[in-house]
Order: sequence, then C-alpha cells, then structure tokens
Amino acid sequence: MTFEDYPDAELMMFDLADLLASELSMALRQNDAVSFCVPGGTTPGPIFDVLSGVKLDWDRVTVLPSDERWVPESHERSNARLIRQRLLTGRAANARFLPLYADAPEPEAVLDRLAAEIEPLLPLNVLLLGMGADMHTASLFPGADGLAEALDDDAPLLVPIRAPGAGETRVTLSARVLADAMSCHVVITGAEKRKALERAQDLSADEAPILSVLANATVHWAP
Ligand SMILES: O=C1O[C@H](COP(=O)(O)O)[C@@H](O)[C@H](O)[C@H]1O
Repeated sequence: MTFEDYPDAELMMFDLADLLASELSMALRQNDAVSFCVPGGTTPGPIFDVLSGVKLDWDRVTVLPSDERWVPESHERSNARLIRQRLLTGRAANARFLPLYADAPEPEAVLDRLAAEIEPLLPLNVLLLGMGADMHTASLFPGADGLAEALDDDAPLLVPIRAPGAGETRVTLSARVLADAMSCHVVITGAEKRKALERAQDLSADEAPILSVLANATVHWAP
C-alpha cells in the first residue's frame, strides 16, 4: 500500500481528480475502451465535480459503481444517482454508464444479467474506492451475509450483501475484481478513518474488508 497525505481535503480532491484524469487519459491512449469504477457515499462528490469538466474521450469510457444500494435511481441513497448528478455531467456526460441496479425486488433475480455486462470491462482500468469508518470498502461490510463469498478467490463478479450496518440490501463487485484493477486509489478523510485504516493492519479481511484491496492501492487521506 502507498499512503499519500494531504494538508486539506479540498487540495486532495483536486490533486486526486487530476491524477485520475491522467490515468484515464493514458489508458485511453493504450485501449479503444476504458473502464472507470467509482464509489458512492459522501466522499467522492468533489472529485466528480472536477472530473466532469475534464477534456477526455469520455465516449470511450464506461463508468460503473463499485457497489450499489438496492434502491432505484430516484432514491436519495442510490450511488448511481450521485454518479449521474456529479460525474456524468458536463464533458463527462458522454461517458457510458453501467448501473449495478435493475428493477427487481431482490438482486439475485438479475445478478447474472448484470455480471454479463461487467465481464467485458475487466480488468478495471481505473478504480476509485471509498472506505467507511467500519473498514468496509465498496459494499464489503465486516460481518455481512455474503462477505465470505465476496472475499473468495473464485467469487462471482457481483455479490449480494446484507449487513446490519449497511441499511438496505447491497450488491458489490467482489474483492477479486477490485484487487485485479490496473490502478486502484482509495480516498478517505478525517481522523476516524485514518485510525480505522491503521487498525485494519492488525486484523483479517473478514474483520477489515478494506485489506482485500490494499496490496496494490494508493490511499489518499486528508483531515
Ligand atoms: O456505503 C458506502 O460507503 C462507502 C464509504 O462511503 P463514505 O460515505 O464514508 O464516503 C462507499 O465507498 C461505498 O461506495 C458506499 O456504497
């Protein structure tokens, strides 16, 4: 793991957006089509705001969430909603979006169809992740029903997750899909998450699922 700390969050968001834009640009020079996987939650909005205005061949980029809350896009907790509102606007409106939600009461009914759409995008070219203070990343929650399957080396691409701390049912890209990304960045803010990241080093991936992606990741932290 590489750790980058920044004096303040605003600076970090700009620098990280710039870094992601260069990685996307380099990937677009080497590939006809590029995948860009991004988190939801409360942290990445400012990065999306910057990236949405960057000049890139967005029409050759497929954006997909790292995980999704099983709610329609009209719901305020939908990760797709955040991504559409903050990233897929301005210049980035030309990107293709692959949602991880489909209109079904439970994800199991549509998982195979969603996974078939993800498969051609792998390995992910550029991956941005968040982390919760409970050491979850994407929707790999400690103690979740579905976590063991999602952490397995032979896991399916997409796994349903149900966890007390997660609110609604989730789907998440499995740990192996995230860990295989060509470039992985984790963005976190605040003292609580920094302590959680330090604590994770002494735990197992079951207890601290963030560990499953850290080997090849750069963690970006600001107070
Ligand atoms: O529930 C989620 O949480 C993580 C972390 O979110 P944050 O609000 O603490 O930044 C996020 O990365 C993930 O995509 C989301 O579904």
